[in-house]
Amino acid sequence: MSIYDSMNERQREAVFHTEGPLLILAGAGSGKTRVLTHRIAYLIEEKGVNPWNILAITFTNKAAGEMRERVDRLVAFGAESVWVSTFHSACVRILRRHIDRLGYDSKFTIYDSDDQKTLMKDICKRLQIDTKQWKEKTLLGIISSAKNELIGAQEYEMNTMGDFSKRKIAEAYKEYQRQLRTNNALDFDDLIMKTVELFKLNPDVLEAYQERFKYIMVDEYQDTNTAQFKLISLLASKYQNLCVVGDDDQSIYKFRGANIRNILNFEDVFPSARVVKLEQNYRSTKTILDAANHVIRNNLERKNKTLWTANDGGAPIIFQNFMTAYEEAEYIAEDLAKRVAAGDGNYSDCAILYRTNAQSRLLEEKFLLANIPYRIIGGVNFYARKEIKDLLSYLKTVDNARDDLAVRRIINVPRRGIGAATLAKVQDFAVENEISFYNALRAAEEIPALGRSVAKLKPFVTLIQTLRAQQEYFSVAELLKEVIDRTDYVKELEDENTEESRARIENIDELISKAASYDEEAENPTLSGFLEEVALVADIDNLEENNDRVVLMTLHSAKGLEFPNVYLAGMEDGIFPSYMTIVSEDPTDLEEERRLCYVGITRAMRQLTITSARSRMIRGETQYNKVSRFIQEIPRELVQVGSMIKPKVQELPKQTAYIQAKQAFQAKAFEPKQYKVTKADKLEYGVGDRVKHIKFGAGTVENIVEGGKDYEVTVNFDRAGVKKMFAAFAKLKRE
Ligand SMILES: Nc1ncnc2c1ncn2[C@@H]1O[C@H](COP(=O)(O)OP(=O)(O)OP(=O)(O)O)[C@@H](O)[C@H]1O
Ligand SMILES: [Mg+2]
Repeated sequence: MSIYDSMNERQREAVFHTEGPLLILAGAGSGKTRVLTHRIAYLIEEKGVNPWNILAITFTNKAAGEMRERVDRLVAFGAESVWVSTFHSACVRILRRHIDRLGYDSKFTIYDSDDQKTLMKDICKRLQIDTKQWKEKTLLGIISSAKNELIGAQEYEMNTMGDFSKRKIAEAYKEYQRQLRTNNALDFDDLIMKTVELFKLNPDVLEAYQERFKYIMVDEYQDTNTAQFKLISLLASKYQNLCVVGDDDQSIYKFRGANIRNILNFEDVFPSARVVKLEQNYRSTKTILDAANHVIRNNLERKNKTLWTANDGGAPIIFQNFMTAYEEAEYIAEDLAKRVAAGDGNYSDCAILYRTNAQSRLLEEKFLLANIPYRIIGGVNFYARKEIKDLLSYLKTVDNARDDLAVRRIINVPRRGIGAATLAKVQDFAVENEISFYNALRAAEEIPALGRSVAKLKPFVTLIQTLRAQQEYFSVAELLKEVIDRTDYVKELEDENTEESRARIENIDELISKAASYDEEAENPTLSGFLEEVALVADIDNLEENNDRVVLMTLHSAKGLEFPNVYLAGMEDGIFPSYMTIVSEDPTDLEEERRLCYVGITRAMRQLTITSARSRMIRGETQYNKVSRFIQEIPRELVQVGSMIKPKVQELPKQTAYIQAKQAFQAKAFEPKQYKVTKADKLEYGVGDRVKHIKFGAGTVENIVEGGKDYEVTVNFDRAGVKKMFAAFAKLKRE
């Protein structure tokens, strides 16, 4: 039996249509992504296409990793030569090779949103832009939209037509680009725009890539923006072997410039395009699919399509409305624990989806209380933490000392007693001579205004130069350790010895591990390569497999994924759909929210639970919301409505030895760094001792039992009452 036998006729048609443009337009769960991977296999195995000539673009690194795995499984030889990547990482690879054609150095840095904000703050100050009127974030948003439409700073300026505020924005845009260039840095939108620019200005480079990527495939095509579309059209214009798959009903990134016209106009740009529609959903039960179909039907702006499934009717959708968001969170935690305890799937089979990141906090608290392992996708990103950014800035400085932002971030970390006035003088010198900040530091002796403060700058320059010299002989992890040693970074944190400083040290350990595994796994490990990988990690990529935890994430991050058991939380008018879209004068804003709801519902395979709360705190104020209008759009007969009043809190089922063992195991997976308190280790507290827990506060140890792998500790907390917990998981500190 061949791998293509498991496909339906339409799917096979798409897989076998290898030459010429192809648009696969189909609803959620109809096997679009699966078709893409099988198509890659077919090209290689049956058509004899060199894997080297295939490019597959997906939306997140996580999806790219998954696709790579699937292709590896399907293709016997050569799968690793297929380029499977996101738009951003494909562009980074191309730019690293050719960006010198645009006058940049190939060691450019990539700025994250934090870096962008710092830079913009600086620019606003310099250009005397009133940040009360124009927030940095707003300006950056406008610039980003322009870039997504391939409108450069010059062109933007030409279109201002004497409009005063637009002229000011144009000025900020121009200055922002100028600064990026001096810092030899690109922001995320630049990655795409510069690649398009590169191809447009250098036909020879474009042609080389057209020859290279004779077959191009794009997943989640409905969310590509104008710049991304231009990029793939350029690449595909020679051989026309472009296959895009998407669902107009799942277009949810309009705010990032996603352009639905890219789907609707595909046939205009590629007139010979074949269009294939898939109509069978393989993911969800009939009930879930029915609900999704009924909701999306209310959108006017869509291509009509029907999606059916041969799957069973399945369980009804559960809807629960609560008095407060606390009760909602409690219910979800209990329901989920109950199901897992009853053997109905693992924790990792469950996902909780919500509209905004802020909604995760309550859920998280309840999960901690109930000892449920979970993982939040999004929220405070590891790489946004101070200690991580500091150390990475050192590495960036060693790698590319043209990144002024990185240099300035660490010049006084640890404190070197260099004052703001000194730094301003160095900066002036750099601007005057059109050199980077770091080169100005190196030339400090030539800056007469500095006087004796030159002496304070010297050790920093010497340090960076030494590290640079070592770079050649050291692995990335070794270099990182060298930075930490020579700056006493960890030593200072050790001296501080607070809860927070210890957490920071753990994060640093984690970064070292990350560098070490990069050194091991990368084909050709380099410092630039490491920094690049780190810069490209999207939040969604933290979703690891083989880790039995519940996943919490926003609806946006859930795109393309599937889970047996899904909870849609916070389904209230004002939350979802969001208040902004309800009051918006543009009806298509509400349609985008509805598409997001469709994405949410269609993530569920077997069980969907929808919850809402009558009141919830938002930014310190209690809001009273009605049940989401989207819920009314689901036919009543598909839904089992729970009681409106909060049911009496049920005790979690008594934990069996099996569940305890499982939890101990999960605790280990959950906090790999802390799992040092194995039985061999001694606990630093005993019965009767006062201890502190990061969440529950102070309490008294009542009992300690030796379990199979770990101690089970019973603590009577002053505020939270009696809790049983595993020592390794609880991280109790003696008071
Ligand atoms: N012909 C088939 N036979 C059996 N299972 C299938 C078939 N086609 C797809 N599936 C399964 O259906 C599920 C959904 O497939 P896939 O993720 O490719 O859908 P999709 O159209 O990409 O969904 P989304 O729009 O959410 O991205 C997967 O679990 C996949 O393995
Ligand atoms: Mg998909």
